[in-house]
Amino acid sequence: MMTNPLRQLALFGQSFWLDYLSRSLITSGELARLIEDDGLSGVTSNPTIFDKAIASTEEYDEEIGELAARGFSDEAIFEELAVHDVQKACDLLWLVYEASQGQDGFVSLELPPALADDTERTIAEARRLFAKIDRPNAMIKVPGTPAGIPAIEQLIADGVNVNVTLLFALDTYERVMEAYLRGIERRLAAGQAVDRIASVASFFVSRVDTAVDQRLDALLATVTDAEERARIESLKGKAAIANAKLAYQRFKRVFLQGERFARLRERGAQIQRILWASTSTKNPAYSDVMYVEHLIGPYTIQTMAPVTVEAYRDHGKPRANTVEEGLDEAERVLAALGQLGISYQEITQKLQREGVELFQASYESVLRRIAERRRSIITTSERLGSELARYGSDIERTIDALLAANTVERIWQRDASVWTDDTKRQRTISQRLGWLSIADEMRRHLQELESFQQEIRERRFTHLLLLGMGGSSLAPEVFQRVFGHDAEHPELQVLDTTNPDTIRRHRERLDPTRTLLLVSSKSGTTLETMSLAAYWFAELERELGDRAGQHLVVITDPGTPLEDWARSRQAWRIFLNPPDIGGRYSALSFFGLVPAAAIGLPLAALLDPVSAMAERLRRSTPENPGLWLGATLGTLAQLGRDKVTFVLEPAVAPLADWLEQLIAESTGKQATGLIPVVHEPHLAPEHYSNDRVFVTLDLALQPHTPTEALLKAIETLGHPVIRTRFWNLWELGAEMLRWEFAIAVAGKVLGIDPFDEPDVQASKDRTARLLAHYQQTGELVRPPAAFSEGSLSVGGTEASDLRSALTDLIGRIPPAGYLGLLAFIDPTPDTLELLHAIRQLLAERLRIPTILGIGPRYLHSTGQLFKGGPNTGAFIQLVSEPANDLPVPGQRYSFRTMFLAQAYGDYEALVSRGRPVLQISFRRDALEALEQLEQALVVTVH
Ligand SMILES: O=P(O)(O)OC[C@H]1O[C@](O)(CO)[C@@H](O)[C@@H]1O
Ligand SMILES: O=C[C@H](O)[C@H](O)COP(=O)(O)O
Repeated sequence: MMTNPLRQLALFGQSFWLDYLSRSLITSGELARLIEDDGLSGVTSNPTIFDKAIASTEEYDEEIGELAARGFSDEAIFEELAVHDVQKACDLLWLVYEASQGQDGFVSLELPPALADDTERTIAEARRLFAKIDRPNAMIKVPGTPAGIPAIEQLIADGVNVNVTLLFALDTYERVMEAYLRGIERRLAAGQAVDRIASVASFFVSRVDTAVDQRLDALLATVTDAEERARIESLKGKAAIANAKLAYQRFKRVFLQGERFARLRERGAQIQRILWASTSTKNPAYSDVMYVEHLIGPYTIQTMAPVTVEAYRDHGKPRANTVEEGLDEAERVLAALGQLGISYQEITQKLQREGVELFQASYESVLRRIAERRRSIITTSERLGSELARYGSDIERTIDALLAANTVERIWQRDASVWTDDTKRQRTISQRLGWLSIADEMRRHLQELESFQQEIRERRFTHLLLLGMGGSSLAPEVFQRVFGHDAEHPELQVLDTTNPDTIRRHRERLDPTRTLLLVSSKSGTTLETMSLAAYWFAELERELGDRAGQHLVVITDPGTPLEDWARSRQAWRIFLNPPDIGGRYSALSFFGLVPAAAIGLPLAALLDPVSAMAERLRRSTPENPGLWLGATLGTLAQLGRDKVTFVLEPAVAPLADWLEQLIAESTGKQATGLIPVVHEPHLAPEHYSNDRVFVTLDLALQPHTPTEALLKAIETLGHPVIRTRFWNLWELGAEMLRWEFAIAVAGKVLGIDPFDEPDVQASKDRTARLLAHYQQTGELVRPPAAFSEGSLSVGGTEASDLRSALTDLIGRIPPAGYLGLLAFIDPTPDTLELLHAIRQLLAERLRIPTILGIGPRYLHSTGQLFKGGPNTGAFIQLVSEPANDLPVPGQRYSFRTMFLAQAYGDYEALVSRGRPVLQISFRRDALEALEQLEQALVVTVH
């Protein structure tokens, strides 16, 4: 015999639904269990239910974080979460739906309550949500308000399953049934099927008692006559059930006895069942199962809150057809209330209005909850899992001091006194803070950039050749590498060298008729960029003649020589960047976004998380993710952990090149600074020195096990590890802004100006002198060589053989020092592989941090740090003489001469700063020379 009272309800024609839904109900298996064991055959939800669900579990956090990162609004996040749960519940109830041939097994989702007075939007939103849920056993809850009722008719006619909610009054219910019938009739008239259109009418029960009892209590307070009091008392807790029973009679008249529906039924129409909602007992003085008990009958549904489910399973006593018992009594109760002056119409109308308001309040509460979660998830994910070893309290002290000095507000107010007291320098710095609000500024250009993107697509370029150094090319290169090549758009190639071998290789690979040339330079004077621009434009002209300008795009500041150059060449597009942004802070300005548009990136997807980040960076609290990061890096550097070592998984590794410039060029000055260590081969965990802090970016949705394993070991050994969790790659732009802010803060902590690059000029000046001398005399002055050995010619040493020269140099590396391998070379896969092998050897054997710079590219990245930063570096400069040469149009020197002059200029600059530098020039083939060097190191470095 069946003993579960919940299951027995089905025997009496009643379906048992659950008035609750949450992610954990699904993931814990509880919903499946209710279906299996208790015969549950449907689910209803409402905004209050979701509010509770989201408040009570962390299970939504991952999805909230991911959606927020993708730029979803709070409303949109709510919709995604709710739709997801409804879909899963629909899937769990699918067998019930199928077994009942589409009569049962439904899951309801309520429309936003704010639509309750708007018929058109109710129709549009219900259609959209129904399509989005995309399950035949979903129902959309539409309130039975004056504006809702016409929408119901339309939605039924459209084939949307509707659960009519917030029904209290009998006459409203009549109109709802009429709307349903008309909807079905319209479908039939249009020759459409009706057998799978389902609808329920949700009659709210307990709330009627709550409202009526309140009135009765108010009356009791005024009545003294005992008999009259007894009469009033006897009506308490009666109105709701009476009302529901009378509703059932109306239901029967229309659906079970009415001729109109009988005709529709013959053509396949389903009965619009009546659903008892609000069936949990609100007054503890009443039985906790009373609303279920009295309302059992065929074609009804009981949707029960979890407490009522428990209670009814425990002590429910189902009997057949209780809904038809005591009908006279029901009439009498309602009449008696009228006689007492309690207006049925007024109460039911008020209940409906309050119902909408209550759900609206819950809806707003859900949104607030999501907003809070979003903020806290993102804030914590920006440092989730960070392990600061024993440095936590030092970092906190720094943060407190920064906050006490109103650092965050002052940065946003562009108050340059954050960094210096010198008023002249303050004026310069205040012209370097435009990056703070660049996302807003760029949004104003979104249309322009998107139509540029469209035109590029239409012109079917295969390549985008970007000429630009440092901050003018690193971010675009990161975008291309991280997001990959999209076949509909050109592939970006960056040319940031003066090496004629490299330039020639590009020239041979590219077809100028299918290539767009992009020249990027803030100053519009950078030697490499302007020389390359002259060369490439001449190549375009050779192939395209007058049309060459149509293949030229330029990004520069207003009024630069490059702007004039572009105009005189009738460039297709000239983007003039806001001038108050320095190169390494320009990733999210035209310098990053124009190439990003050209390679087909959806700019809004990149910018949306940036705006959300900007909002968090405005907070003057320890949770400010940029403040925290900058204070952490600055404090650790002061405590001897100044080697910022990036251990990044492959998907985000290209970002390191951009970070390297930002960090090195911004902070490496006045004999202090952060030393970025990027793309270093992984070492055995115990080989990392104690001057390191590690930084990683976890891609939350696809963890990279080898990187994770190394970091765990590093952490165990007590090194600080800064972790940031990325929900998806579209957070890249936001992360760039966070690092810019962090580095501005770190600059403050270290007491330097993070916006200038005073020592870059030192090598530029020396190179210019070497080139001027060359132009006058035809001779390029080389630093003297001490000796030659095999393929190598070595300078900068007193030694007379390679092993002693290397041993001397290594002996000059100061404690907590690092080694820079500065290679003026053509970076082919083969040369790079050997350079990495050499780097690995040095790092493993010397157990010190290593940096690899390719010249002249590094001059615009780490070059500042090598000359201006802490005097802890030792350098091996490798100079591979190019095999080829190319003329620089308009100059008396060639690219080869310029390339060598840059190498020599930087060598001289490093030496003049007292840095230990060994210069090794390759006399023959670069690979042969690198192999010789590697072998010498193998026997020298132990
Ligand atoms: O955009 P520009 O003016 O060509 O400068 C390129 C790069 O050169 C530097 O000014 C100095 O190396 C960098 O800061 C900058 O990113
Ligand atoms: O789906 C049904 C209703 O939203 C629900 O039953 C309301 O119940 P309450 O009156 O207990 O809030």
